[in-house]
Amino acid sequence: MYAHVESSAPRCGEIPHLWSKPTNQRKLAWQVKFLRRPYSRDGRQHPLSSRAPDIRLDPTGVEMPMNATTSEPAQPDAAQPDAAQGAMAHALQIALRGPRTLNPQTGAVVVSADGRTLAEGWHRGAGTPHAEVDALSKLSPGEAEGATMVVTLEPCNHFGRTGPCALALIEAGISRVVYGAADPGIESGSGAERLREAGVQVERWAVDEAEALIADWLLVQRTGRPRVTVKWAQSLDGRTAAADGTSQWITGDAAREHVHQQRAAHDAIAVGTGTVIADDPRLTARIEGASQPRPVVFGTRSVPADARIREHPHEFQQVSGDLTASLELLASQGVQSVYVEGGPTLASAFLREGLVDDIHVYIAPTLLGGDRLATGDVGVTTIGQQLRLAVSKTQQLGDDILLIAHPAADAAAKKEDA
Ligand SMILES: NC(=O)C1=CN([C@@H]2O[C@H](COP(=O)(O)OP(=O)(O)OC[C@H]3O[C@@H](n4cnc5c(N)ncnc54)[C@H](OP(=O)(O)O)[C@@H]3O)[C@@H](O)[C@H]2O)C=CC1
Ligand SMILES: Nc1c(N[C@@H]2O[C@H](COP(=O)(O)O)[C@@H](O)[C@H]2O)[nH]c(=O)[nH]c1=O
Repeated sequence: MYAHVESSAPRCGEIPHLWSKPTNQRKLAWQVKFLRRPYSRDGRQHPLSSRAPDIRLDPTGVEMPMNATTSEPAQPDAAQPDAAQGAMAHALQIALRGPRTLNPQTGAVVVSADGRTLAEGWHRGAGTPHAEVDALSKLSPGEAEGATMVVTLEPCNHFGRTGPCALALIEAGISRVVYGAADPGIESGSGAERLREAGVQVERWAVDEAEALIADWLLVQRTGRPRVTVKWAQSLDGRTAAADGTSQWITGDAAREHVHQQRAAHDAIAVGTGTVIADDPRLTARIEGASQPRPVVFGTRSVPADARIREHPHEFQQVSGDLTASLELLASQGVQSVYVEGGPTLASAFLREGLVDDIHVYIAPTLLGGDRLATGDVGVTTIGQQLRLAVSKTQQLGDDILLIAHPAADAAAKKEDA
């Protein structure tokens, strides 16, 4: 589970009336296979590949079924196993068949009143039918009447490139909708409300995996830029290169293998021109069958004609100028996450400008001395300005240690106040 996905809703274990029932526990013990990006950003197998989704009923009451007469959250009936639970696990799985671009990956499954799977659908990218409509399109007229639509994301309620899914569901005669993540969009959101107004029973299930699936997309909606992970490999004395500028290699095989997993888990990989010139990196994820991040070079200097980055499976993109504007440009092109593997100049610029979500530092038990420090000007001139970090993970990788940290919440708040 991503460390950044937070919810005020209780975990499933905190709903004893639901979890005390063995049938429900069994039903919720799914294994969801990860289809496209098998690695999560903390370097383990992606959460969807290795564990059952946690399903919690939202206790806010906001998503209560329209016809509910009590303020208790809806509960599956133990005597009548709810096929929607298995359908949610499947919807999460098929959502991953869609691309990670401008739109969120979404999966949908239509379940009949007697628990049969009638159809499934997923979103194939901007301009194509949404998952619910894709699923409905596989049914004959009238077949969806009285059925349940299980979908990983709240059905949309706006006319974008396609019509509102909420309307399509109402017109198809769907009588119950179960969804995972809420749609935060001002225009696209409120589909649940519209469905409820039309008499459809609507349930929001707080499913961690549904939120995790689109966590980067949600961050893009909130900030206008992709998630940024800054990574570097350093000696124990905090250097990222020897005095002459050579740096390959500081860390060992296990750590570098981990880095390749990280590359595969991000949409783009970025370095500055300084690194291109000094290291001539390939910037590929060297794992068989891995998704390859798009290479991006920050800076104005030319990339040498024989640079290895030119052999990358994706053509590299060069950007320069304002970092925020460059990130927004990448977001507008569908990049939801960027792995910054540049040198100290670029890493420091991202840190200084408060554009970093995750910091991955690989620390090797070696000493390099000299002045090639991991960071330069991060905007700190006095101790009161230090960039405090919260550590979310440490991991031994061979002889090296990976430390994952994030700007501490209070540090971010201080920056906003300033
Ligand atoms: N151990 C490790 O993890 C790593 C070590 N290294 C080592 O680091 C050294 C290279 O460091 P460095 O030159 O800092 O490399 P960088 O990758 O940080 O490149 C620096 C360049 O980035 C460009 N740039 C773009 N936007 C900005 C911005 N907003 N602020 C500042 N610079 C920007 C500038 O290019 P321009 O001047 O063209 O405009 C700048 O000169 C080498 O010795 C290499 O081996 C490099 C990567 C990782
Ligand atoms: N020196 C160093 C790293 N350096 C990073 O790896 C890049 C080389 O990538 P590639 O050519 O694709 O293998 C290099 O330009 C720099 O960004 N990484 C690490 O994990 N450990 C190390 O010790």
